Amino acid sequence: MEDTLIREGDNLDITKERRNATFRVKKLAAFIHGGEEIVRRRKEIYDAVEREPRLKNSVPIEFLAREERHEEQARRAVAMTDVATDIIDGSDMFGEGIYYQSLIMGRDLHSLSLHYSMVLPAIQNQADDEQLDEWLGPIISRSLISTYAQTELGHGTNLSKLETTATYDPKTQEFILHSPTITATKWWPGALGKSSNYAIVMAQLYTNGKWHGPHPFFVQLRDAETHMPLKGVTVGDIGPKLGINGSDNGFLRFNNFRIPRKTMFMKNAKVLPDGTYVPPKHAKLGFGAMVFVRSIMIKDQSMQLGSAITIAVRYSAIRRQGEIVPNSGEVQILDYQTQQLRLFPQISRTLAFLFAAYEVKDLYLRVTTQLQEGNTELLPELHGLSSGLKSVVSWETAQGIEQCRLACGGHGYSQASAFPEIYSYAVGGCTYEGENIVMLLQVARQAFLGLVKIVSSIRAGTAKLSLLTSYIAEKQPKTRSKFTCVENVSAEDLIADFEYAAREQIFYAYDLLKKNETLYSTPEEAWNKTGIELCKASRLHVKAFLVRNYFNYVSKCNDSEIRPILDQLGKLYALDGISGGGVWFTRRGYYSDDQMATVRQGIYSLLEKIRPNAVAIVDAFDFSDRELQSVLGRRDGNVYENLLKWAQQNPMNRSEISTAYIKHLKPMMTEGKSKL
Ligand SMILES: CCCCCCCC/C=C\CCC/C=C/C(=O)SCCNC(=O)CCNC(=O)[C@H](O)C(C)(C)COP(=O)(O)OP(=O)(O)OC[C@H]1O[C@@H](n2cnc3c(N)ncnc32)[C@H](O)[C@@H]1OP(=O)(O)O
Ligand SMILES: Cc1cc2nc3c(=O)[nH]c(=O)nc-3n(C[C@H](O)[C@H](O)[C@H](O)COP(=O)(O)OP(=O)(O)OC[C@H]3O[C@@H](n4cnc5c(N)ncnc54)[C@H](O)[C@@H]3O)c2cc1C
Repeated sequence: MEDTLIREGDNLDITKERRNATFRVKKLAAFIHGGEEIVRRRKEIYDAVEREPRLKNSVPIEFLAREERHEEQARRAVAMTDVATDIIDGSDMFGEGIYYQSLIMGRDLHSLSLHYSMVLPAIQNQADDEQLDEWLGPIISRSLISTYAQTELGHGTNLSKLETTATYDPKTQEFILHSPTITATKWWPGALGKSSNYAIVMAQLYTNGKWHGPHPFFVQLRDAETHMPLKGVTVGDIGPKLGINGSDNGFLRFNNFRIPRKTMFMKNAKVLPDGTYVPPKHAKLGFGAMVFVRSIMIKDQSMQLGSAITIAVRYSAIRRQGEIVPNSGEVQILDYQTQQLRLFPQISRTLAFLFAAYEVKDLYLRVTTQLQEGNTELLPELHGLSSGLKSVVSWETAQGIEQCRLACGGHGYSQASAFPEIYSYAVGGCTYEGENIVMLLQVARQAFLGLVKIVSSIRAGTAKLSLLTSYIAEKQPKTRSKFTCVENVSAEDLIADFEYAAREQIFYAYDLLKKNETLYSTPEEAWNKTGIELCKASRLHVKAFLVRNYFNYVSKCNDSEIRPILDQLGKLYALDGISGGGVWFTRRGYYSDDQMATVRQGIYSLLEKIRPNAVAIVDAFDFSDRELQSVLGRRDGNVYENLLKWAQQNPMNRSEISTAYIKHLKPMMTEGKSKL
């Protein structure tokens, strides 16, 4: 990161904002990203990407039609991976990998997305030694392209009802892959339509007449030379989507397609040559690739919200509209209190999500090490943390991006703002890797909380709780919240408030479930009738985690220049949650009406405090113009002249007269004239 982001020729308003900041951006950037060394590496990676001619992004992606976009993204993906080893440390998918990719690919998926984000980790963690030897080389050398084909037309969430079958034939030592119905067609896998010639296929395993549930297989789909689909395989692209249109998400059908026995991943479950099935140590080890993406996507989502808020804050600093005091000149829209309330909580959220991403990364790495030693103890905790964070973070990220867009008025609606690309990319995260509601129900069902199981054991005094769940066993305070005013409130008090709300809802949902179990004939029906309250419990639990984790992370900062900023943002995050959470905090009079009014006053005072530093804070996220790809969010703040330039490079403006005019409008007008 440069010493200063101020340069000659910059917009005067944005320069003034930077000059008036009370802290050095470099310091905050170092804290946010985990140290000066990481910020220095980011700069090194950025410079290397900028220097590399093959990584030049000359075509503005938003002007391209679908097929052109797919082709351009394939070009970039190949160039990106051609030079990757010279630029990044490939072992760090959570950090350098995400950053490097975002510099080149923007907000899109591409022909190699699934190859790296799901197939590579699945092979590393689920293939036996022999398979690893055979598959890892071609994956890394890119002599094959692969994807992860699990979801079907008829089933995405409910994996136990996938219809694709893999039936073992001991005579030939092969599996027969088959799609027995239309709804068995694989549907959605990224890069399946046209790019991949291999896929991890999830299919129901049958051996010696017995069913063993869904298992992963590594299957060749297309000829290595001609790239034509193999006999028995039907494959294609599913068509344009809300976003990620660089990716050829595809469909796939099998017609009694035979594959060798050793194409089934055999590190965990095994099928022996005679068809004997050897079960895995943990039934869900085969779902590891999903857990990996759920874990890495938290950082990706926080960076999407971070981009959106950087764009919105910078634009709000240069946009002047209306007067606060009559006849004293138009103000920067960032001066409106309402604008600040729309925007500043998104800054806090970005940080809360990013710090949570660091935590889930640590847990993922610990679990991976344990699994290598055959220990599955922490797997449920990781499943719960990654599922819960995935749901809350992707939902609030999507809502936050949309707020940022709306806060930029008309220009926010233009593709020049980048909001449509950011939103349509990020919101996919609410659905892929497990629909959000379903994932919240997983948190409630088992997950790292095992909420429902825990409640009964807590009441029995036998609960074995992890660090993440221990607060649930604490007694609810009889008094009200300790909150008196924003100046005096401590991190511990705010954490206690969120834990109160979560605990209250967890016990409430539990009691309701128990009551429903007496009203309905099966536990499953009772569970369904409690679904809304269970999801609320999971959400509050995750929010309590986010608040606790934010303050824990920030407690490592002793720098008097930036600590006050981090504290203000943390308090804003918590108070905005309390104010918006209303009923969860006022139950049993925990927060009184007066306290709630003081919370709102506290928010207003925080907005005022954050206002002078807002531009510098988003500068500390360290996004380059290359990453933001937004005319509104330019570092230099020179928005208007560049909006005009952007519109002028629009291919529709290449000629003065459009074909639409020639083919349709002109004949209509000519006919109109003849009727006069
Ligand atoms: C390089 C940088 C890139 C950065 C960008 C990153 C993002 C971009 C990357 C990729 C793009 C996106 C690609 C998208 C891919 C996909 O979407 S792949 C398809 C994903 N599909 C799903 O997620 C399906 C969701 N469904 C499920 O996970 C499961 O079916 C289920 C909902 C969990 C239910 O499963 P099931 O019915 O089998 O299980 P239950 O009976 O409910 O539970 C049984 C017990 O098992 C526990 N469980 C479930 N899952 C797991 C798990 N994964 N790990 C550990 N334990 C698990 C569950 O809690 C139950 O436990 P209990 O019995 O003790 O209660
Ligand atoms: C951008 C994108 C990329 C994708 N990439 C891939 C990929 O690479 N590979 C792949 O295999 N798949 C991929 N998918 C598919 C994705 O994983 C599924 O769409 C997702 O898991 C949701 O499943 P579904 O579509 O069957 O939704 P459904 O399960 O049909 O959900 C529809 C609604 O039903 C509700 N619902 C479903 N079950 C329950 C329940 N038990 N309790 C309460 N409510 C329930 C959901 O909450 C939701 O509101 C991708 C999807 C998208 C959008």
